[in-house]
Order: sequence, then C-alpha cells, then structure tokens
Amino acid sequence: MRITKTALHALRLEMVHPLKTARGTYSAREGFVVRLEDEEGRVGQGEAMPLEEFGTESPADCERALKEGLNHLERSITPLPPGEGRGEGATDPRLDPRRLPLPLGEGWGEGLQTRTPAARHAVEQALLDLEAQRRNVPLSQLLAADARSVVHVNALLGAASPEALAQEARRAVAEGYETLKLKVAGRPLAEDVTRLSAVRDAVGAAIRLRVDANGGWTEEEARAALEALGRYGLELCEQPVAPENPEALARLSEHSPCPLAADESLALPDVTQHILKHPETVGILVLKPMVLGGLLPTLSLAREAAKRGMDAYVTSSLDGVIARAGAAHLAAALPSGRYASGLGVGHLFKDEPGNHPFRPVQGRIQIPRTPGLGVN
Ligand SMILES: O=C(O)CCC(=O)C1=CC=C[C@@H](O)[C@@H]1C(=O)O
Ligand SMILES: [Mg+2]
Repeated sequence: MRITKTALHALRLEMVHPLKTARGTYSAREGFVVRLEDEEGRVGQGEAMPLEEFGTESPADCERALKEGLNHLERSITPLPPGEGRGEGATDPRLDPRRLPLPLGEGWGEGLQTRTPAARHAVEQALLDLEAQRRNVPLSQLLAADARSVVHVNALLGAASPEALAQEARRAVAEGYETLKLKVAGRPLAEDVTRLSAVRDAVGAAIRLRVDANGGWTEEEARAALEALGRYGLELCEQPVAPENPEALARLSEHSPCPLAADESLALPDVTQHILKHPETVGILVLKPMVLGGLLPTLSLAREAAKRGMDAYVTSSLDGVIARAGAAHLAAALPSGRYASGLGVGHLFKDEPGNHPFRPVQGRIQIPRTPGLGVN
C-alpha cells in the first residue's frame, strides 16, 4: 500500500443539549478527520476526537501529532503479505499493532501511542479502513474473521428531571432499545434514587438498566449508592469510584448488587494491569478506542480480558460518525457480544447526518457488508 495523498480536516460537534456527567458537562466536541488515499485511489477515513478528562491529549496536541504523523505517511508503506491481515485480529501476529504499517517516524513510536491516543486512533483507523477495502472485507472481518453482523446498542438517557427521564426511557424502549444507561453521582443520592425509580417504573422489569458514576462517588458513597440503586435491578455500574483506586473497586465488588465495570481506569496502564490481575473484582471493561489509542490495541485488551473470564463492551467517546463506525466494527469483533455497546449518541449532536448505516435501528447496528469502514 502506498499513501499518495493525505488530508486533515477539523471536526466540531455541537451538542443539542449540554450533557451533564459527574466529571463535567459537554456542550461541544472538537476533533479531526484524517483521509488517506492509496495508489489505487481508495480513501481511508479515521477520526480523532480527544477526550482529555479521560486521559487523551488536548485538541492542540492532537492536531500537532496528526500533522507530524501525516508528513511521515508520504513514505511508501509496505503491504502486508497476501492473505495476511484477516482472521484473529490484533492477537494475530501478522496484524500486531506494532507491525501495522503505521507511520513510525520521529515520535510515532510506542511513546506517542500513549501520549496522543486520539491522533493514533485516527491514523490507525484510516489505515485499517484502506487495508479492509484492499482485502474487500468489512473492517470488522479484518479484525476478526468470525465478527458478528449485528451490534446491540444501549440508549444513553440524559434528561434532567425524573419525569423527563421516564419519558425519555419510554421513548427509547419504544424505539427498540433493551438496555438504558443513566448518569449518576454528582448529585444527592436521594435524587438518583428518585430518577432510577422513575425509569424502572416507566419501563418495567425486563429492560436492562446500567448506571455510570464517572468516578463521582467516594468509596463510602459508592457502597451506599450501589445498595440503594441496586434495589431497582442494575445490569452493571460503570466506574463507581475514582480511576486511580482499583483496591476500592475490589472492596466494593464484594458486596455490590451488580457487576462493576472499569471505564476511566483503563486510561491508566498500571491500573489496567491491576484489574486484569484481579478479574474476580471488576468483571467488565468499558472500551473507548479513542482513549486506548486505536481499534487494535483495544481489541488486544478485550482478548486479554476474555482470557481471564472478564467481559467487555465498546463505548463512544462522544465522537462523530466515523469514530462510532470504527467502534461498531470493533464491537462486532469482540470475543463476546453479551453487553450492549454505548454507540447510541448520535441524537446528542445538532449536525448528526440523517441516514448513515451506523445509526441504531431498533436498538441495534447492522454492520454494513461493504468493504472497509462503510462510511461515505
Ligand atoms: O456509553 C454510552 O452509552 C455513551 C458514551 C458515554 O456514556 C460516555 C462517553 C464519553 C464520556 C462519558 O461521558 C461517558 C462514559 O463515561 O461512558
Ligand atoms: Mg463511562
């Protein structure tokens, strides 16, 4: 594969309403789209949507890294030998992230991958898009030959009052969602109880409810909250306490009414290693490819977790269609599709394209069969 042309565009996503979480409120997102053209005129696309609160680089550092990296991409990139690149995804040594023909010039070595994960995500995604097109397979099948064709998606509820939240929940269920996610913490526990109770009353017992504290509770608050909210039947709780505290996660898991999932903790390599060493505590990984530096390193982590009996699902980083498409292909290629993925965020954005193939329908994304990423 030879890259004959590169392009970098700024991408700003305005949100319809600010999204309030325990870690802050999002009203707009700033990122970049990378487009790479190969010698046969194919175009691969990748998106960088930094999420600094989750440990990625800033938009400015991302832009700098992308400009530097794209300069290196003018060099010819040797193609993977014929037949390589299909099959076992990132654990396949032939498609090992370190071997993927990413620009490995000055600064694009191991260090940069962790220092500017969003930039690396964009370039890697564009190269994978091209590679899958060259092999005439959907990106998901480049990652795993047995990738699923359907990805279940959870709805993210963001309404302010219990009544509005219940209404939003009813609408999501009517649209076909079977898993709903609510933000908790950052407010008195009694208010979260009222909100969860209103949603559970609105949707009945069969719908799965997951909550996300974004690390907003102390250990004591988390213990009380899990007990109080657990009465309404929780599928899981994402990141109940601060990311740096895996020991607290382990203590909480002993009495928690639901499985705990690590999200923000996964941006910290040492904490991630600790979680992998103690799979009996945090049983689920919440994978953000933007934070983890790309689809391949994320798939590698999911496979490491699966070896230890842990589960994983993918979520958006509140990003655009291109990044969400890559995340959907990845979700289809994960060892297990047991948990719904957090890819139902398109409605949060003012300029969300109307009819793209990665818009959930009936709470599901049908992975397109077109070669590559499938976003035009
Ligand atoms: O998981 C979802 O349904 C959507 C993604 C989502 O909730 C998040 C994306 C990015 C930052 C956070 O606010 C939040 C999360 O913590 O998972
Ligand atoms: Mg989360």
